[in-house]
Amino acid sequence: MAFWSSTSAFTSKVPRKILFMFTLSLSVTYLFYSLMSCYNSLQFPLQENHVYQARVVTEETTSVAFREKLYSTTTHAYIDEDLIYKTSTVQTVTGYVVSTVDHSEDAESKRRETEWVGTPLAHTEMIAGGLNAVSGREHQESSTIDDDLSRRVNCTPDYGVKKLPQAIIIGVKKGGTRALLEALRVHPDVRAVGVEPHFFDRNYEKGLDWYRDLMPSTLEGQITMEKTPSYFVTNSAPKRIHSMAKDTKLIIVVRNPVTRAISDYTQTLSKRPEIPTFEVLAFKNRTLGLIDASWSALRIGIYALHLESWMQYFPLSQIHFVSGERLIVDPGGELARVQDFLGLKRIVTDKHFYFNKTKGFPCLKKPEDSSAPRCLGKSKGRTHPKIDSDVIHRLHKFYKPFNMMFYQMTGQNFQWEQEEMQ
Ligand SMILES: Nc1ncnc2c1ncn2[C@@H]1O[C@H](COP(=O)(O)OS(=O)(=O)O)[C@@H](OP(=O)(O)O)[C@H]1O
Repeated sequence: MAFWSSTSAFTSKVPRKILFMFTLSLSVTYLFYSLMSCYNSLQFPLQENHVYQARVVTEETTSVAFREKLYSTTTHAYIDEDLIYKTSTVQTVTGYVVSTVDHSEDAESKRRETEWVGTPLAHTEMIAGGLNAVSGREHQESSTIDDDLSRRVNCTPDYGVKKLPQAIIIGVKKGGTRALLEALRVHPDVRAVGVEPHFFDRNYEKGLDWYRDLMPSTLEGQITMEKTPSYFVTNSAPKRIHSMAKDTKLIIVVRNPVTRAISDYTQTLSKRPEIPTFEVLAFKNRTLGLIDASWSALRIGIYALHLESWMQYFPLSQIHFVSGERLIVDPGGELARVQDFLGLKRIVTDKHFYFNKTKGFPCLKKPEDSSAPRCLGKSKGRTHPKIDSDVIHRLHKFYKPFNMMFYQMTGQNFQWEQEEMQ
């Protein structure tokens, strides 16, 4: 009673207008905090790719660690003078995923590698990242994490629908495929899965639903993409991709096969330092100058041979070739051609890149809402071991007829022979 009487005394003393204003301001404050808590999910997909919730996923990741750390709000990514992050666990970095997975290498490459630093991953990509971090883990598990995330991270589910990719970077391994994909992801109409799904070579039996589920959701007008460089040398891949969708656009990043082979070897060497030298592996019989073309590092570079199988299923107009060399010296130019091929507006231009002297490669400039420029990780742009010049020369000779055939098939001269003359 006392309460009611004091309340009515209070209301009678305070003008109604003030009471109304007070109630209104309380409601507005409440509304503001509700909206803030949904902020993560509301951002997507209104801004560029790099505004999604982010995770740092690396090789030490375990399912448990993934779950535990997924919701951490502490930033533990390190940045060195070169502005290149070094990471070691799964961490949440506001607005960015600091690494993605690259499974282009065979057994040893199941390890996770730090890729573009500060690269954003969409919701599904994080799931795939977490999933792939734990070898042998089935997709079922990723779905669990997915649901969990939807509940705990997003106030609303992911926007758009998951679609099978309309464009795939099918190769070549060590050509510059990661650099290309990450640059394309800057485009607001490109949504790509950060991990290499290896669907058409290793996971085909899992079915198209599994594959589609790995993809990020897209809105109308957005293109879904993925990259798995080993598709290019997988015999069954052309037929399989064709049977998924015969209008799939294919992108192949090619690089001088000799440098590509050395890059491939350098990657293996970094994981297995005990392997024989490049010179030993390159020859069946060095005295006779007999090249071992069955060595995968060399076989991958016989582009004409592999391209032939693709051309049995896809017209050339559906295949776009990117020069790995030009992608480094003129990323804007190469990106312009790729965007044209994909039917996209030329949004990713020179303005998005700067040359990082320490890295020795172009890096993506920092987006407006971040403090981090984005260079690829340490596994991209490794220092190659010095290879005997006569071996290099012998390899150039070996590749020359195949390169000529490749230029003829594609109608483009990639000028790898010029490099030999320099
Ligand atoms: N911007 C930028 N930053 C770093 N590295 C760049 C870039 N553009 C192209 N490259 C070259 O990409 C090579 C790795 O190729 P991939 O990404 O196709 O490798 S992988 O197949 O996915 O492992 C990598 O090969 P290596 O130099 O031999 O490490 C680079 O030369």
